[in-house]
Amino acid sequence: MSTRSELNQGLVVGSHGRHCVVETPDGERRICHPRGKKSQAVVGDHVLWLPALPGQGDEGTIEKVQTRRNLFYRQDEIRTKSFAANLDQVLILLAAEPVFSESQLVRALIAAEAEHIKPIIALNKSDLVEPFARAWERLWPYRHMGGESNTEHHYRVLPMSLTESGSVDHQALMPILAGKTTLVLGPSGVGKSTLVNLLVPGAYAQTGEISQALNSGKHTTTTTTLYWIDKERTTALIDSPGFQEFGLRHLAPTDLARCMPDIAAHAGNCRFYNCTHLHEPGCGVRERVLDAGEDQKQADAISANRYRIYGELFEELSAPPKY
Ligand SMILES: Nc1nc2c(ncn2[C@@H]2O[C@H](COP(=O)(O)OP(=O)(O)OP(=O)(O)O)[C@@H](O)[C@H]2O)c(=O)[nH]1
Ligand SMILES: [Zn+2]
Repeated sequence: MSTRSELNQGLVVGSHGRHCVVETPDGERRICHPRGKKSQAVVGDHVLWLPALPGQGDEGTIEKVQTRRNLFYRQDEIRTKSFAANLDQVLILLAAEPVFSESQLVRALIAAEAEHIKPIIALNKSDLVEPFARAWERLWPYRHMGGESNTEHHYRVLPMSLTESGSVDHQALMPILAGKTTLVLGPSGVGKSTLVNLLVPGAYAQTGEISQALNSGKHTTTTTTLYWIDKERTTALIDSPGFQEFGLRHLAPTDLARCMPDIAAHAGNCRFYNCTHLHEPGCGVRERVLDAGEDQKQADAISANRYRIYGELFEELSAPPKY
């Protein structure tokens, strides 16, 4: 038994509003509260925590959040929402239906790039043949970005049909996920729960008890949870709600180009070192932007849609805050 004065190591595996679920190195999970603003932890954080004083229940306190390798978050006009910390990769799950927003996809990719977290894209519901074909086409620039050969591609884009060919998808995903911590992101209805259940059978039942304890009597808070895929606890999947309203307020407009690999590839060819790629003469980026009417299937060029979204984001991040 540890005494009150002993700081324990732990990994945050659940976040329910301000409460956290902390897992000890031997796999035991317990609810902890942050001691103050500074010890506000997110899923994936390594923390030092203290157990409750004898007779004061079994909820602990988080005393210190260890230095993070990265923090994946979004920020809008009003608030910052941290998804998770210390990630190896983000799996962005999209589907043939509902039709995805390319702007939301770009935002999620930029947020990941900004924190040096590797993004992977998966397009689900390949059994819905026609809408899938359309969505797969829309992803052409993402499937080919960085070069013509498979080994040069900047992003990995995986087709799946989680309800129809789950075991095939499972096999395709495991080597990509093994030994890593992956955050799964996706808009509602794409099959995120189906994916989590496929990789972590009984995932939702497993956490039911602790979530119920946290949410009983209170309004239900949105939760983020880390699941171990393997018994050895080396491969983790983090399920987090919220893909909408993906604000990038924490970035400067001039950060955008380096977080968009197809634009970054040409930014070195601009006449001005501080070129915004919006209107300057001698801009190496604008030279490579495809017209909307042109064939968009050119791996070393910049698609009309991506450049339009770049411009919209640049404007959004340049506007003074409204609040
Ligand atoms: N046709 C088809 N439907 C699928 C596939 N994968 C999931 N679905 C269906 O899509 C719907 C949404 O799946 P969920 O796994 O609940 O999706 P989710 O992303 O967790 O959705 P939310 O709970 O709204 O966040 C369900 O009706 C699934 O059966 C697929 O590969 N093909
Ligand atoms: Zn330029």
